[in-house]
Amino acid sequence: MVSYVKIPSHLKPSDPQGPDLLTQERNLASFDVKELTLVLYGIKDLERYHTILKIIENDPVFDKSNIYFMGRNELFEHAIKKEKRLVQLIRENKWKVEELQFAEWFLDMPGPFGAHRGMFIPTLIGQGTKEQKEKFLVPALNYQIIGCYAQTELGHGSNVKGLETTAIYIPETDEFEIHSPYLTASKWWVGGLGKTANHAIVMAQLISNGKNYGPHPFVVQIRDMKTHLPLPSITIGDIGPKFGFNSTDNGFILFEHVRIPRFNMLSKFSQIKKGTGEYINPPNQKLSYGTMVLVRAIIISGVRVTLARAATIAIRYSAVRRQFIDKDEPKKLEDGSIVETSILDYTMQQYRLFPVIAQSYACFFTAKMMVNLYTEYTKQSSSGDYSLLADLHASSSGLKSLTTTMAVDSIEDCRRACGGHGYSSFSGFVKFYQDYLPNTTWEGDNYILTHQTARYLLKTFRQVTSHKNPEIYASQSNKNPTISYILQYLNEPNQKCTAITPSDFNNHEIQLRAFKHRVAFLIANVVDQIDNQKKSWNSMLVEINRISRAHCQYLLVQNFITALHQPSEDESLRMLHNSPALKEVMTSICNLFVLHTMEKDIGDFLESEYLTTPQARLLRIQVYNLLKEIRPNAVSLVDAFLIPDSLLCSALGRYDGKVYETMIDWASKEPLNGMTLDFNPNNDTFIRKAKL
Ligand SMILES: CCCCCCCC/C=C\CCCCCCCCCCCCCC(=O)SCCNC(=O)CCNC(=O)[C@H](O)C(C)(C)COP(=O)(O)OP(=O)(O)OC[C@H]1O[C@@H](n2cnc3c(N)ncnc32)[C@H](O)[C@@H]1OP(=O)(O)O
Ligand SMILES: Cc1cc2nc3c(=O)[nH]c(=O)nc-3n(C[C@H](O)[C@H](O)[C@H](O)COP(=O)(O)OP(=O)(O)OC[C@H]3O[C@@H](n4cnc5c(N)ncnc54)[C@H](O)[C@@H]3O)c2cc1C
Repeated sequence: MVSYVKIPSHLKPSDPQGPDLLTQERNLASFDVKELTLVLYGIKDLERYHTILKIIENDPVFDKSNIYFMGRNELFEHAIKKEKRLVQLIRENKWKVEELQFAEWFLDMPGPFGAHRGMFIPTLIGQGTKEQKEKFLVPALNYQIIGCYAQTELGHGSNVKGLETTAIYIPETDEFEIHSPYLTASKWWVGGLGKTANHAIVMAQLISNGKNYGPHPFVVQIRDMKTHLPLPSITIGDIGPKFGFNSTDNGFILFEHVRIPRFNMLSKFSQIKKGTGEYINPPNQKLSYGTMVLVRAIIISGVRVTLARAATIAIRYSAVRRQFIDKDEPKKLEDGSIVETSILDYTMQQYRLFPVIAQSYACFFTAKMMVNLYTEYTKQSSSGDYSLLADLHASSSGLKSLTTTMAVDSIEDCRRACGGHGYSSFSGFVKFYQDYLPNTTWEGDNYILTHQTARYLLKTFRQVTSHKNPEIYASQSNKNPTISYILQYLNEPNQKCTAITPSDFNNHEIQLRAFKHRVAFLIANVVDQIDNQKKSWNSMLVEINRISRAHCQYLLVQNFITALHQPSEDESLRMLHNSPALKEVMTSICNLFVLHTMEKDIGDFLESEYLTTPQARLLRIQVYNLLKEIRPNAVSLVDAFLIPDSLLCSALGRYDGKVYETMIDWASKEPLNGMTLDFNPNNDTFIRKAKL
C-alpha cells in the first residue's frame, strides 16, 4: 500500500520507558500458554488452524491491509473476489466443514456466499428429502447454484407465524403459486439475495384446499442461470447501506403469482399429496423452524472467539499503554528510574477487562455443551425421537440471547477501555463491532428469544409443582438442570448462603446454590403472578427476560464448574485436569466469571434472600482479590486464545506490541493524505489525487 506521508527517520522506536513490555508480561505467567491453547483447540484442530492460516495469510486475495479505507462497492467487490478464491481453495484442498470454519473465521469478511453456506445448504440438508437433496443440495455443494434464506419480510421478522408470503397449492397443475400480496410481504434483509443468489429458500404460508398450515420452506429459482437477471414476475434488489455488514448484499424480493413445482416444497417432515392437496403432518409442528435452531447453536459456539478477540486487543494494548505515575506505588525500571504506570495496573481497567477474558473461557465450556446437546438431538431425531427438541430450543434461544448480548457489550467495553485510539478503525474494533452486531438481532431478536426460554422454564416448573409427588422427577434431575434446581428450591425455599469471608465465595458449591436458588425463586415468582394474580404475559416481560438470563447464566456457571471438576473423556478437559498450573489459573478465571456475574446482578440474589447485604460486600471484595490474582497472567491468558494478527487487524492488539509505529504507518496510508484540496471558498471546490 502507498504511504502518502513520509515519517521522519530520527524517531526512536516504540516505548522509551521500558523494553518490550509484552515480553515482560509474558514472563510473569504461572502456566504454559501453549498447553492452554491446546486445551482450547485440541490437537487436531490446532493442526488445522495452522495449516489453514498459512494458506490464507499467504494468499494475496485475502490481504486486509486496505480494508479500512474501502467504501461499500469496493468492499463488496473485494468480498466477491475472496469468496471465489475460497471456493477454489475448498476444491483444491478438499476442505470439509472443519477446515472451512477456520478459513471463514480467518477471512473475517461477511460475504455474499455466507447465507449459501450458512443457511441454504443446512436447510436443504435438514429439511430436504433424498430426491430434493439430489436435485438441489448436490449442485449447491458444487456452487453450481447459489442460494439464500428468505424468511424475514418488510413487515414481519420476529413473528414467523405472521409472514404474509403465500404458497398456494394448485392441484390442476400440481404446482405451488408463490405470491407477495402486500408491500409488507416483500422479503427483506436476505443475505446474498441483492446481487448474488440464483435460488432462494422462501418461507411462505402453505395453503392447500383453502386451509393455512403455517410457514413452510420452498425452493424457488429467482434468477436466470445464464443472464443472472430476475426471472419473470420476480422483483429483486439490494436493501441499501447498513450499520455494518456492507460486504454482503442483503436483498429484497417480491413475487407476483410465481409458479413452482410441488416437488420444491421441502418435504422431509411435512408433505402435500399430489392432486388431493392433503397435508401430511410433521412429527413435530416446529420442525420447519429447524434451521434457526441449528444456526442459534452455531452462533453460541462462535461467541467465545468473538470475546477472545476483543479481550486480546484491549489487554495487550493496556499492557503497552502508560499514563500517569502512580504516586503510591511508582513503577521503577531496573536502573531505578521511575516510569508511568501501565494502564493494565489500574484496578478499574482490570475490573473492566478481566471479566471479558473470563466470559470467553466460560463460553468455551458452554459451546462444548451446546455442540454435545445438538449432536445428541441429531442422533435421536434421525431415528424419529424428537423429545430433546424442546430442551434444545429453550437453551439455544436463551443462550444465543445472553451470550451475543454479552459479546457486543464486551466488544464495546473493550473498545472504550482503549481510550481515544479505540475509536480509530485501526484499533480493530470498529468493523469488527459493526459486523458482529446483527448477531443480537438475526436468528431471533435477543429479547424475543428469551420468551421462548422462559416459556419452557415456567412450563417445567408448573409440571413439577403440580404433581402430587414432585420427587417423582428426581431421576430426571441429573440430565435436566431445570428440574434439578426446581426440586432443590421446593425442598429448601429459604436456603441461605453460608459464606463468612470473601474467600468463602470461591467455594463452587456456594456459587452453584446461589444461581440455582435465584433462578428458581424468579420462576416461582412469575408463576405466582401469572397463575394466581392473573397478570398478563405482556406485563411480565421484564421478569420473563430476567428468568431466561438467570437460567442461562446458571448454565454457563454450571458448565464451567463441571468442566473443572468432573472426570471426562473429552481430550481438552483431560489435558486441563492433568496440569495443576492450568487448573489453578482456570479456577481463578472461573471464580471471577461467577462472582463478577453475581455482582452485576446482585439485586436478584439479595431479593431472593440467598445473600445478605454484608455478604454482598464480601463478594465484591473477593472480586477485587481475584483481579489481583489474575493480573500477572492477563497477557498470557489472551495469548492462549491464539487470535492471529492477520485476523485482529489491529494496531493496538498486535502480538509484538508495536502500537505506535503501526498507528502512524497506517495513518500515512490514509488516501485523504494523498489528496490536494482547495479550501478557498471563492473557488469551485475540487479534490484531486496528489502526485507522489
Ligand atoms: C476451536 C475452533 C475455533 C473455530 C472458530 C470458529 C469461528 C467462528 C467465528 C465466528 C462465528 C460467528 C457466528 C456466525 C454464525 C453463522 C452466521 C449465520 C448468518 C445468519 C444470517 C441471519 C439469518 C436470519 O436471520 S434468518 C431469520 C431468522 N428469524 C428468526 O429467528 C425469527 C424468530 N422468530 C421465531 O423463531 C418464532 O417466530 C418464535 C419462536 C419467536 C415464535 O414462534 P411461534 O409463534 O410459531 O411459536 P410460539 O411462540 O407460539 O410457540 C409454539 C411452540 O413452539 C415451540 N417453538 C417455537 N420455535 C421453535 C423451534 N425453533 N424449535 C422447536 N420448538 C419451537 C415453542 O417453544 C412452543 O412450544 P410449547 O411447548 O410451549 O407450545
Ligand atoms: C445483517 C442482517 C442480516 C439478516 N439476514 C437475514 C437473512 O438472511 N434471512 C432472513 O430471513 N432474515 C435476515 N435478517 C432478519 C432478521 O432475522 C430479523 O431482523 C430478526 O429476526 C428480527 O426481526 P424484526 O426485524 O422483525 O424485529 P421486530 O420484531 O420488529 O423487533 C423490533 C423490536 O420490537 C420488539 N418486539 C417485537 N415483538 C415483541 C413482543 N412480542 N414482545 C416484546 N417485544 C417485542 C423487539 O424486541 C425489538 O426490540 C437479517 C437481519 C440483519 C440485521
